[in-house]
Amino acid sequence: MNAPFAKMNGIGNRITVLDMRGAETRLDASQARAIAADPRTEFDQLMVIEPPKSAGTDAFMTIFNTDGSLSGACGNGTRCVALVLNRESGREAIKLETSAGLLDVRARNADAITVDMGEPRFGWAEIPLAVPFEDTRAIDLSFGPVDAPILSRPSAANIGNPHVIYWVEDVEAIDLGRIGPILERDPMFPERANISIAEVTSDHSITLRVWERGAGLTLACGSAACATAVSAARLGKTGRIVDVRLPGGVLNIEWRADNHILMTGAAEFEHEGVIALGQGNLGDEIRIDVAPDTVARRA
Ligand SMILES: N[C@@H](CCC[C@H](N)C(=O)O)C(=O)O
Repeated sequence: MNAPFAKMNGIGNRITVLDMRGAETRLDASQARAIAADPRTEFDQLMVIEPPKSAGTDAFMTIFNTDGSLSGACGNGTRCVALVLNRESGREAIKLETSAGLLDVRARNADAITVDMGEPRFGWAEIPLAVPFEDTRAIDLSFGPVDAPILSRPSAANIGNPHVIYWVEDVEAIDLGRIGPILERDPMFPERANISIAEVTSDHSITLRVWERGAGLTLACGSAACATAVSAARLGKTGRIVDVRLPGGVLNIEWRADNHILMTGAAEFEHEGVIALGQGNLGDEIRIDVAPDTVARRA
């Protein structure tokens, strides 16, 4: 079967959107890894659009990481999917669903797409953590020498996926590429975790770098920006509206009084094409064709 794809990015987070609403089979992890391995469709997250499951929604999204693992949330990818569906229907309001829940999106234009990321969860078992912590604003998990840790006492939150945020003086001083993969797989995180380092620069701005579970260092992570913003507000480090500066760009995060998190940022098309998926489950049965007239759409 042939499935249309759009290679996109959400402030630099590499997103491939694959439209499988017309498919009779579902994508599996080995096929996702094969799509990730091709430079024309490489991604940090693959957002598979599937037919709606719940009444009133436009589509269901299955989210794959580069390594073929699944996630319940991807803020940047959700903006990309919303932009695809907005172009298709002309509607600003799009309602999406993932394994973690419902997401209301308002796609005003490609530079200002707002996703209601839902309500954060802070209970240790909801994140999940391996051992009980009454207060997940600062958990007991250090990295480095016991008497002089490089990182310590992170916050933890779940935004449909698990996040841990270490508060630092200077995000550039930490070798996240070395430390991230170790912390991602720390026994404290039974489902692994997305690892962030955050530098609070004012009561309304944070600089953030993220090691993503299943994908590695990325230029941006929307759910990490949300987890960081709510954790900073819980600790009194910032107010409830912040700009989160990531290597790929800025996301505005608002933690509303009703406990919902709004994330606003851009999404961009790069090129589009078709992926031919074989009948079997082997990744090598995939064929990719890029439509030349869609290349460099950003220009
Ligand atoms: N880049 C995403 C988050 C991706 C999911 C993550 N790697 C996980 O496994 O939870 C975002 O923009 O939120």
